[in-house]
Amino acid sequence: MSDNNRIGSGGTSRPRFVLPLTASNQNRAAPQSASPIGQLQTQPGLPGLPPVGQLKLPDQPERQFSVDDLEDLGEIGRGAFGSVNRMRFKPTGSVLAVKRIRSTVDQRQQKNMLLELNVVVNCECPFIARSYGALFKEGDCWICMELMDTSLDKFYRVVYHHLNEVIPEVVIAQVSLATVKALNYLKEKLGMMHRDVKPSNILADRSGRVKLCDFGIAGKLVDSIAKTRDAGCRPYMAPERIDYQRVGEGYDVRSDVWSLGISLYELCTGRFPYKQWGTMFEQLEQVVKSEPPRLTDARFSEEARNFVNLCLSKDVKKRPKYRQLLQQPFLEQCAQDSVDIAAYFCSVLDRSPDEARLNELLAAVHF
Ligand SMILES: Nc1ncnc2c1ncn2[C@@H]1O[C@H](COP(=O)(O)OP(=O)(O)OP(=O)(O)O)[C@@H](O)[C@H]1O
Repeated sequence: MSDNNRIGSGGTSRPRFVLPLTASNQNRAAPQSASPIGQLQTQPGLPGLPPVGQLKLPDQPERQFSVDDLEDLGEIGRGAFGSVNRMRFKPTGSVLAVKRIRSTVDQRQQKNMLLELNVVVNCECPFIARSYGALFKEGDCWICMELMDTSLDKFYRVVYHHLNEVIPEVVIAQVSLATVKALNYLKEKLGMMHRDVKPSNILADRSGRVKLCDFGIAGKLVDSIAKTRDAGCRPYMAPERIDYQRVGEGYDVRSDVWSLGISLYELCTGRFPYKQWGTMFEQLEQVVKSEPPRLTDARFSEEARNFVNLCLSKDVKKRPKYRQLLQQPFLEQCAQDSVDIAAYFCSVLDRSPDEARLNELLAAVHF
């Protein structure tokens, strides 16, 4: 199978795993990358806005910024469409996550995206990673956001494939509740769907916070790139979004609920529910034509299994929207539980292996 066809490879040989920050490495500046733009190709010919943007950090006045205000502290991760680096904002010393995406949008679209970003910058939901601002430079979009300690794709691989443990159900319940609340906020308050719910877009930190990221401007840019090239399979996509015979019918937030179900299945079992597919046709065969995945693992309660399996209802009419999900016993119960997930996250992050071993693990685990 060629790299271009491999799910989630993004057609690159990018390392799929980066060391989550631990007590021992979180204060240590990572080595500077050779070039501030990493391996991204810039597109100098693309007409763009002046390379400055507006940045609104917590408890700070909004100010103009350029890439010269950012000091690169090293790469955190790399996706199919760009990379995410830790960067210090020199004027205040604040350390941020900066996502850089190759952008093919023109000046008018860039302006619209930056305007839309203002809505997200002002969003106050505790379950959504804060966006601070963005700018376009030489065809790349730089999005500044809140820095978290890990994402759940990395986290579950460490738990299941390095520590040989299982993520406790109470932790999965808290992650589910935070993600459903974030998705509900996006829909109710901002009138948005996420469109790319997956473990790598659910972030966590040592203080036990769980936050959804990567929607709005990042999602729009990724969609615009995906339209211009074969972006490969999108493994978390709901059947109704993949089935070319139904594309005219449209889709709604329940497609995000399906992606949440796939993500939770992965967090419960440590593996992706479908066997590896190499082509869009194989994906269509499995996701659209076969029975949906079912969580049957007896290590999880009936409430947990029912919740995941409800999200994975193939018939979109039987799949609940957020209000109904929030009333499921699995989430209602966990809203009342007090669980120290901070201590659990710390204990896993402290036992994470080094980057080389993590990359090895990641390559070995089917997506
Ligand atoms: N705000 C953040 N704080 C800490 N780590 C982050 C943050 N945002 C992203 N990351 C890390 O950077 C990695 C790369 O993110 P990116 O969004 O580029 O790609 P992805 O979600 O892994 O994959 P894809 O490009 O296929 O969507 C993520 O897997 C995550 O581990």
